[in-house]
Amino acid sequence: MTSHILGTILQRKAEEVEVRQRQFSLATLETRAKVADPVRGFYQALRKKIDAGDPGVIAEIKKASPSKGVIRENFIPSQIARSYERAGAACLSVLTDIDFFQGADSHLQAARYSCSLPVIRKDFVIDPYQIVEARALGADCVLLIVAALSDGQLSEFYSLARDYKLDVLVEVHSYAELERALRLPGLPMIGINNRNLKTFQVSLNTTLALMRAVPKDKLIVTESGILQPADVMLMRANGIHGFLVGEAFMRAEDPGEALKALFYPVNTRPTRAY
Ligand SMILES: O=P(O)(O)OC[C@@H](O)[C@@H](O)c1c[nH]c2ccccc12
Repeated sequence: MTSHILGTILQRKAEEVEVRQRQFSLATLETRAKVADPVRGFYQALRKKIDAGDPGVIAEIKKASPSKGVIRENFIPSQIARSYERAGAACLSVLTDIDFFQGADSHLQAARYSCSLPVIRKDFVIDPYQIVEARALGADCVLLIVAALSDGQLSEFYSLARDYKLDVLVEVHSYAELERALRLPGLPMIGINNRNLKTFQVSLNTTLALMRAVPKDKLIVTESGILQPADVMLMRANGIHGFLVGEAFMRAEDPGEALKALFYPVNTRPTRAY
């Protein structure tokens, strides 16, 4: 029996995918994937920002989460996407899980076609069908959560995504998971989630501990719990320049302004009064 939240989500996801497969056959999605808008280069967009000395920000579009409930009421994915693009985000992350995050495939499409940024489909991939579906929707990258997959699934899904020209963000939360991820051939980037998807506990030390075991040539994305400029500075001081941020932006009236305030804070030291 799986009593933790990840287990609950994965059980429900299996039912959801089964229903979807009855609605649209894999063959239908394969056809749609073939005529989908070409990928925009998710990894390349991050790399470019970072090589220019800027933070590589994956800005997330997320209405709700199982741990926080509804995070944002005024939720218009196209507006949020444009706001992030103007603020200098490298990429977008869009939740498509319906039952636990109040996401939707239409959010991904609205966001992607309102701007020119590459987009990761943020969902719980447990079946190859979802990878073809992601590309058919127009996604540029998919998330693979190591904690949710066997070694066999991980390598099968990874190579299927590559066949579809999708980039892959492989997400880990422990040394054991990291070791499994690093066995994937030619993996260019790795996501370290500071939130434990089994307990919801968040600690930035997860990134700082696990990064030591990541080969230098891999782009590390620190995920979750980045809330204030000090968090960004701590990461950058440790050589981490890839960020996945949701809540800190989603709670702000203007998500793009929140991005600028988090990543490009003006010197807030009080000026001396004469
Ligand atoms: O809202 P935050 O704390 O900034 O976190 C964003 C992102 O890391 C988080 O939404 C996330 C990371 N991995 C996931 C896997 C599934 C769903 C959601 C996630």
